[in-house]
Amino acid sequence: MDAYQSVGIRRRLKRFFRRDGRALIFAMDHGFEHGPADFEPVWEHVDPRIIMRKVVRAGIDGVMMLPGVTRLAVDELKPDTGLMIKLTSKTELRPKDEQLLQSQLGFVEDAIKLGADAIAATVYWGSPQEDVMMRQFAEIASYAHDLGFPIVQFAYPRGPYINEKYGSKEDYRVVMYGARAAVEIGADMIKTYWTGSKETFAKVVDAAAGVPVLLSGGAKTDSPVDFLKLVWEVIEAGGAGAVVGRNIFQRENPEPMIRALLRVVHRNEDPEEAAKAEGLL
Ligand SMILES: O=C(COP(=O)(O)O)[C@@H](O)[C@H](O)[C@H](O)COP(=O)(O)O
Repeated sequence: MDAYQSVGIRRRLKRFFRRDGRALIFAMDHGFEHGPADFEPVWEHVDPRIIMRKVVRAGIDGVMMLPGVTRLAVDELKPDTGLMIKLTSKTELRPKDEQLLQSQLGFVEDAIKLGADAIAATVYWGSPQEDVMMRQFAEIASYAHDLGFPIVQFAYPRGPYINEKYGSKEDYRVVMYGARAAVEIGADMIKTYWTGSKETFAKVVDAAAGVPVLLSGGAKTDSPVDFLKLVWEVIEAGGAGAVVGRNIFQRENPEPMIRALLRVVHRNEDPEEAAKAEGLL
């Protein structure tokens, strides 16, 4: 028989993933991690209630926030919207060389009190502070797992030696290494960078050995179709979906974009067809 905790982890993961094993998750930790200026393109979205209402209305599978913003926006969620609460971050106000550390900003108990379905934490693999983040992740994961909560790792390779050895943190060998490290430390879901091609992203998915790998959206693309094409490639590569912030909240009208993304993620629709169907082309 399964331990109770395993049942809880499985059940809570289903709040994000549909039967096809894929998910589209809205990310909104930018006010802390990048600063509120990220909302300037559509300033009303700085209010988490306003953007969350739109995102949920468009049919998003799950959302990711930090604890304080969750408190403000949680009433906008539907009962079946997956809620991921992230417990680590850093500001861009820190001295540059200390930005290679994500600090713990909340506790598993707080996330549970807020109604989380999953707990998330970042590890910058390759950072001089990797050791601190590994321990932090292990402690959060161990406690979350004990209580039946899945743990999501934002597995981001980042550090001076990576640049020296591979030239870029998006080199697939580095991203693949980070994803594998996330699996080996016990992550139940992984969010990571695009590697530049379907073929290389497929290797990242392989290295994760069945643990779902989701794209970390990245900066807003010039046209919606460009981003839909990127997510389409992630799905073709065996990725389990995407966690998207700026390509949603920096658009004047995020709802058609979300519906088009859902078509690509869950129906494998051609990106241009999906864009046309939602009036984006
Ligand atoms: O992980 C984050 C930041 O990563 P970064 O340091 O910008 O590479 C988060 O703030 C976001 O949740 C993540 O980037 C997803 O949002 P978008 O990239 O799609 O805006």
